[in-house]
Amino acid sequence: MAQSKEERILNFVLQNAIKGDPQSVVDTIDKYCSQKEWAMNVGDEKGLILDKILEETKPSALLELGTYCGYSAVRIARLLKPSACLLTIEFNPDFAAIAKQMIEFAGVQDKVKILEGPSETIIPQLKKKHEVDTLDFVFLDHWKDRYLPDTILLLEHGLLRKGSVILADNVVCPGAPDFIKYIRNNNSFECTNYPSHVEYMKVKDAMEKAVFLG
Ligand SMILES: O=C(NCCCCCn1ccc2cnccc21)c1cc(-c2ccc(F)cc2)cc(O)c1O
Ligand SMILES: [Mg+2]
Repeated sequence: MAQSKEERILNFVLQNAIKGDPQSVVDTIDKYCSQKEWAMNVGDEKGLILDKILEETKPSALLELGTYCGYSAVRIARLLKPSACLLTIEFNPDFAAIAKQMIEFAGVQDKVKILEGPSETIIPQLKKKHEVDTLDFVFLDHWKDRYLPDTILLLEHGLLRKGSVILADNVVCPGAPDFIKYIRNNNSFECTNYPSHVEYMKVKDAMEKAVFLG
């Protein structure tokens, strides 16, 4: 069977990165995807914005929507304190299998749990099935038309608390206009826009941070 792009990315990491070194895994994926095959990782430029917001927030309970190959899960986990936990939801079983291997190679498997399935099914299960109380940090990087409905699901299920941070990738390209309109007009959120570019491209993009005010 011909290899998928995601398998080629994983194999490049297994052959070129340092096992147990999450920074080298992040750098190796960026090298492959900027020089050989583009892929929808948050990337190095937006990754630095993600890093800064994580360092300011110091979260313990995190949720990521859109695992893909595990780039942002490794990038996030490398900055977390030992007791912190990142739950990451992936819809595509093939991508989830790649991400599992990526996360284990990076040595961050003790801080990351991959949940396979659609966010609209898994979010309502987080409290009872996955022992979540409230979330300190949510990274939105899945279907762009699910950013708004899933934010509303998080609110409805009491998963956000005063100070919870939502960070959304791609609010310019591909864009999430309904999410942006809602979140910027909702007085329960304090929003900040971070202009950037689409990963590994010169095309304009941005991330949006929304702090829940309770
Ligand atoms: O589409 C993107 N991501 C989403 C991929 C599918 C997620 C599916 N999924 C995962 C978990 C999950 C849970 N529930 C339901 C569905 C779920 C994306 C695209 C671009 C992009 C593409 C072309 C271009 F020309 C410029 C930019 C750049 C990005 O950074 C992106 O993130
Ligand atoms: Mg993205």
